Order: sequence, then C-alpha cells, then structure tokens
Amino acid sequence: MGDLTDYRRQIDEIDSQLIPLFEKRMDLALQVARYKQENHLQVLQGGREQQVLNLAVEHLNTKEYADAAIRFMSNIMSISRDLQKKKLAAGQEDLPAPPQGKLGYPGVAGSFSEQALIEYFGKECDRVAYEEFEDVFKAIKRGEIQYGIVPIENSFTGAVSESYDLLRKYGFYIVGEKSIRVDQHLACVRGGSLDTIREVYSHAQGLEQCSEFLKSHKEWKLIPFHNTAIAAKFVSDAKDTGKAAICSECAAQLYGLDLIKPCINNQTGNSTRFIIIGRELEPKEGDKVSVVFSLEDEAGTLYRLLSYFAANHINMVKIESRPMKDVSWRYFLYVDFEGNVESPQSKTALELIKKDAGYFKLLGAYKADRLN
Ligand SMILES: O=C(O)C(=O)C[C@]1(C(=O)O)C=C[C@@H](O)C=C1
Repeated sequence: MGDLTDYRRQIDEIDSQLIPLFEKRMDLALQVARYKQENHLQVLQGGREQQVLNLAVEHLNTKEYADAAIRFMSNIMSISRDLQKKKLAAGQEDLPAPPQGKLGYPGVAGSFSEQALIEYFGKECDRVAYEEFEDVFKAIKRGEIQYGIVPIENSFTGAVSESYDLLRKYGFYIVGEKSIRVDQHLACVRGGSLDTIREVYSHAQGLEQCSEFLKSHKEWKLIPFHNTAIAAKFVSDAKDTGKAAICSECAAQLYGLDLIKPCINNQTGNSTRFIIIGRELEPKEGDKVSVVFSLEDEAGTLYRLLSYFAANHINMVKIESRPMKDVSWRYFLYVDFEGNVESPQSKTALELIKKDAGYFKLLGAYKADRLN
C-alpha cells in the first residue's frame, strides 16, 4: 500500500503536465473559432468529435478506461465549444449596426426578387441590387443593409437549395416571407422573332420552369445567367435579334424588350416564395415557424424527430434536407410548420427536438404568406 501523500504528489506532477497541454489545446480551439468565423462554419462539428473520441480510445493502453476516456474527451470538447461560442459572440458585437430600413435583393431592377421586396415593404422602400444571392448575405454581414430577400421555393421547380445553404453558412434568420406569381415570357429586341432566336438567356430556374416550351426549340442554345432580369438587360444591351431572354414582363418593359411569346412557363399559376432575412431572430406574432436540425446517421432518427411534431398535432408544411457538406452522408433537415412559436404545442415539440438532435436552430417565427 503506498502513501497518500506520495500518490497526490504524483497526481500533481501529472496535472502540471496536463494543464499546459490543456491550455495549448484551448489556444488551438480559439484559432479554430477564427477559422470557423471566416468560413461560416458551425461551432459543433459532430463528425470531427466522433473522430477525436475514436482516436482517444485507440491511444488507450488500458481499454477498460474506454468509457471514462470518452467522457473525458467529450467534456474537453464541450469546454472548447463553449469557448469558441463566447469568442464568436464577442466578434458579433464588433459588427456595425445595419442602417435601418435599407434592403437588398439579388439581380437588377425588374427582377422577381425586387418585385417581391416591393410587395413586402412597399414601393418607396430603400433598396439596393446585388449581383448574386450570396452578395445579399455578405451585405447583411457587413452591416450594409438591414434585411435582404432571396427566393426559397418555386411551385414548379421546388426548393432553391442555394438559399438554404447560404442561410446556414451565414447563420442568419428568416423574419418574413412573400409569395408572388411568376409568369415567364420570351423577350427579344425589336425585330426579333421565334425564327431569329439562336440563344436564350435566363436564370437556371427560369429555363427549368419553361422546359416544355423550350423542348419545341431544340436548336436554341440555353445559357443560364445570374438572374432573369440581368438576362433581360444583357439581351437589351446586345441589340441582337439572335438573343432572347426569359424574364418577367416588368423586366422586359424596363429594358425595352418585346414579348415574343408570353407566359411560357410549364405550370400556369407558377409562383415563387421569397424569404426576408436578417441578422437577428425577430420572432413575431406569426402563424409559421421555421427550424433546422441535424439528422444523425442512425436508424429511426428521422422518424423519431418528426414524430414530435405529429404527437403535438403540428402541421408541417415543408421539409427540405440538405447535406452537411463537411461530413459525408449527414444532413440538416429544414422544417416549416404552422403555428405560433409561443404556443404550448410548438414549445413542447421544439424542446423535445432540441434535446434529441445534435444540432438545432430556430430559424424564424413570422407571418405566412400564401397565394390563393
Ligand atoms: O475541430 C474543430 O472543429 C474544433 O473546433 C475542435 C473541437 C475539439 O475541441 O476538438 C471542438 C469543437 C468541435 O465540435 C470539434 C472539435
């Protein structure tokens, strides 16, 4: 039997090595936090944590300590996550306050996004056009605009995955939504006709929404553009009857194009839902809630998480899954449901999901906008 004083001396000796290593590990975690901020990554990296735990068990000589080693490493990673979150939250405060009421949309004047923005905020709203969807997110991040608008779903082509991915990448929130009717028209400069056209420019979604009509003109070259209105402007500037755009009536008028063939979209009643995004969560007296949570690669996870909605009589109106990207075959599930976020049913369901899912985020609570 050894002497307690001697045991404690040996423990002190080990701790004197452990603590500087712990300090070094935390310093590194803070460097990783900076990397995550610059690259818009989530603090929690489930795949990496699993790898760290596996390595810890691999390095053990006494395999009986496996559970203890897993708890030890899990606690250390939880501490580094807390530290990273604190660091990132402090960084957020350094951002300039956005100018009140300034708004951003992708495309140029006359885009469907601008139309949706005007319908939501009014004709007099102070708005700025940005070339790409991501430029709108960057402008919010820089504090250049208070809110932005991007399309999230079309009634014919479905989800706009880029908007979902950007929402996650930038960590922003949904503060409202606007749905608008989207009629696509074939437009050309004066003198153009179905016979002169050789190239058609539009957003990839615009081309897809008109695929049936375009099938009857296989000789045309289809060229995806940033945006339908930018395509209209390009065709107008080119002054070439061989080029046509698929765009809104408003964009065609704005850029002086003639409608060669109106309403060429496959679906009559084609509509697009836009989301208004901002830096902060602004839960409103709403009737719709959006959340995102992670799906672990385990049997029954999806069924179990969704059952919390059913058990609380909640009507889900949209589900979209997107790959996590930094971990293969794991997904983020985006769910929109009807109801007020403060209702007892919503609160119970969300609490259960929060406890059960590795990652959970309330994306927004706002007023639904449905087209009749
Ligand atoms: O590797 C990372 O991304 C880290 O931030 C480091 C670390 C860790 O402490 O090992 C912390 C949090 C992540 O969830 C995963 C791992």
